[in-house]
Amino acid sequence: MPSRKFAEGEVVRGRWPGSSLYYEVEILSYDSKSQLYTVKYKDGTELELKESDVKPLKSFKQRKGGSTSSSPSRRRSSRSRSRSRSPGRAPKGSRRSASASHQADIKEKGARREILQVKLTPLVLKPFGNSINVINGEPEHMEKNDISHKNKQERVILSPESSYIATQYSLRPRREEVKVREIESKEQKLAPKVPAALEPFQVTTPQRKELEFGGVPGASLIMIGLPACLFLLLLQCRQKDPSLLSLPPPLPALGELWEPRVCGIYLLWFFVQALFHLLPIGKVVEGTTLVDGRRLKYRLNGFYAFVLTSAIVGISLFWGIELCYMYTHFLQFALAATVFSVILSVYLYARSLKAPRDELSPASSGNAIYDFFIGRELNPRIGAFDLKYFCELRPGLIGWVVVNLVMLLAEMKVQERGTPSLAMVLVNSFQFLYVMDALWNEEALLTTMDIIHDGFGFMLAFGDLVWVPFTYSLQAFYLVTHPQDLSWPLASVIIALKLCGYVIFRCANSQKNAFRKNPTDPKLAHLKTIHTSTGKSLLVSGWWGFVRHPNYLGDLIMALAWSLPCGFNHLLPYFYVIYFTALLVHREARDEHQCKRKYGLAWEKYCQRVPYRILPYVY
Ligand SMILES: NC(=O)C1=CN([C@@H]2O[C@H](COP(=O)(O)OP(=O)(O)OC[C@H]3O[C@@H](n4cnc5c(N)ncnc54)[C@H](OP(=O)(O)O)[C@@H]3O)[C@@H](O)[C@H]2O)C=CC1
Ligand SMILES: CC(C)CCC[C@@H](C)[C@H]1CC=C2C3=C(CC[C@@]21C)[C@@]1(C)CC[C@H](O)C(C)(C)[C@@H]1CC3
Repeated sequence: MPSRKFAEGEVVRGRWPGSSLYYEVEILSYDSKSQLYTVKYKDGTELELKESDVKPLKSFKQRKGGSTSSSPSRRRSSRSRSRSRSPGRAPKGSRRSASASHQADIKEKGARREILQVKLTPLVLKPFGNSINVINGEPEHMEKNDISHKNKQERVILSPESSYIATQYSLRPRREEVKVREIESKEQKLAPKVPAALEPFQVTTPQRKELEFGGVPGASLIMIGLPACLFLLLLQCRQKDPSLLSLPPPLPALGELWEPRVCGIYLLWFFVQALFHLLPIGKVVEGTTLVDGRRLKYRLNGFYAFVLTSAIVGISLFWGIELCYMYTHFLQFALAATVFSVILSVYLYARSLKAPRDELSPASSGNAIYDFFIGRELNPRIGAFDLKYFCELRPGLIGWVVVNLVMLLAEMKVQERGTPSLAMVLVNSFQFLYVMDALWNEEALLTTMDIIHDGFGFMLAFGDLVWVPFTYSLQAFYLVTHPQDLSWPLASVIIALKLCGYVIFRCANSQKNAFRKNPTDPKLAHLKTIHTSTGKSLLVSGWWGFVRHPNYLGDLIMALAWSLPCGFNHLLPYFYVIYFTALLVHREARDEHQCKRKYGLAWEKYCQRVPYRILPYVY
């Protein structure tokens, strides 16, 4: 039998069950049979912990600026309520124990949440509900302590989503905002006071989580449908008559599609981009606050990676390397990238099974298929290398520009032209501008839904590594074999449309980012806002007073401008506009749903003031 590591009376750090937070505890006793330590937290809470959940004090570095309090309930005053994890002070004499972390490891069938069987007799956890309601200041139903629950085991589920949102948004109000808050508080209904003993718990009653993307059937369909759709589009695009009504040619045999050399080039591309990302150049910034209070660091060097990639492409051209090889083997490249994204998704899912609960995505569900699709782990990292962040901007987005360039060269070769067509130049320049904008404003990615909400699974792995470079470049691919004679007047109208879309997209995104960075920025002083009880405000004038998603409107206008140079003979080059409209309408609904939960009444007020979502008077 292994010997015990800690002695009675020793002061150590004990993990709070179901979380990755450690608090100062005193060892009370050790049960050699169950190999559990009974420990006492500073606020009097007694729990039973496994040895692996107990660490010597010296193994902890004090976090810079973090709480030094060793009791979760004491931290309450200095940190947001939602971050505390201890049950708080119990009435004197009421002994509490818990089958703590070994119970927390039990995985409920089909449920991703770790279930914590807590024998916390005086606590009534059920009515507490979702913490978001509490921070919203909305009226909420709350029962009082139910004495009849005494001595019964309460089965509680720590909802990662509730704690995630609460942590993200329970910011302390700025001084300037306090005034506004006082005025607004008259309008807001007061939330009933939560009994002190319940306050630190962020728990919800077991509830069925609504799944996005049509749940398991929807996710399964998307996972089969997207690769099928990709190959259909690419095959159709090479047809002389790419009409959607005509049948696509049969898919070449697998032996023809699977090209080891192409796979090698693809892997080389991916790892060279990874290497560029690892270079110690570029600013390091912190992402949004995570459930456990941490803020991950990200190196912003996408633009440098692009410059280095351009240098490599330039040298390759100079040496006469045949870049058109990619055009002639486009399907093979698409297959290599697809296989790679599937392998990556399997790896991501497998590693997520070992990830601590706090590191799971609030979008994940506990269902293996759904989680494989949406991603189980929020920020999978190998050391400091953030896989999701890297894939979102680098191999796919920079790859898209390279694919477009290859198509431009292929057009000149196939159509025996000395210069590329005007249509091809427009498509290339428009999309180049879009990618440059993304890399230049790289930091803005850190607040997107993909980074803070969705996990890293098949959806983003395939989306980033395959969907973006191989379908977003469809217009350029189409133009190689379907030449368009674009007149200058029409080209001018298209350029004006693109610029108009870009101005809306960039100004809307920049306005929101600037406001989120510094709500008291004097440059934004003219804008009207609605205060929300999370401490954050919502813009209700300027771009965000025009429609609720002006950035999506700008993006959609740009999408149309990317397709127009391809003429009006076929629908195929308009695939991007159609797909993107569907994606953004769905994305808008997802975001709306999350905002309603975050901001409650304030969001409803915003919707009243700004009734249209994307397109004024239409949608
Ligand atoms: N090309 C492509 O394939 C894709 C492009 N995109 C583009 O990416 C960009 C980012 O999109 P996305 O991450 O979906 O979302 P947004 O940039 O639109 O961000 C939505 C968030 O903004 C905040 N917000 C909403 N309304 C207001 C307001 N009135 N005042 C202040 N803050 C507000 C809320 O977050 P909070 O309050 O928490 O700050 C909300 O959750 C967009 O420009 C989009 O077009 C997106 C998907 C695919
Ligand atoms: C089709 C699937 C079901 C979903 C796949 C979606 C992905 C292709 C997109 C999800 C969000 C994206 C973003 C961009 C590219 C497409 C994906 C990955 C983005 C990097 C494009 C450039 C923009 O400026 C941006 C704001 C940085 C975008 C962020 C979101």
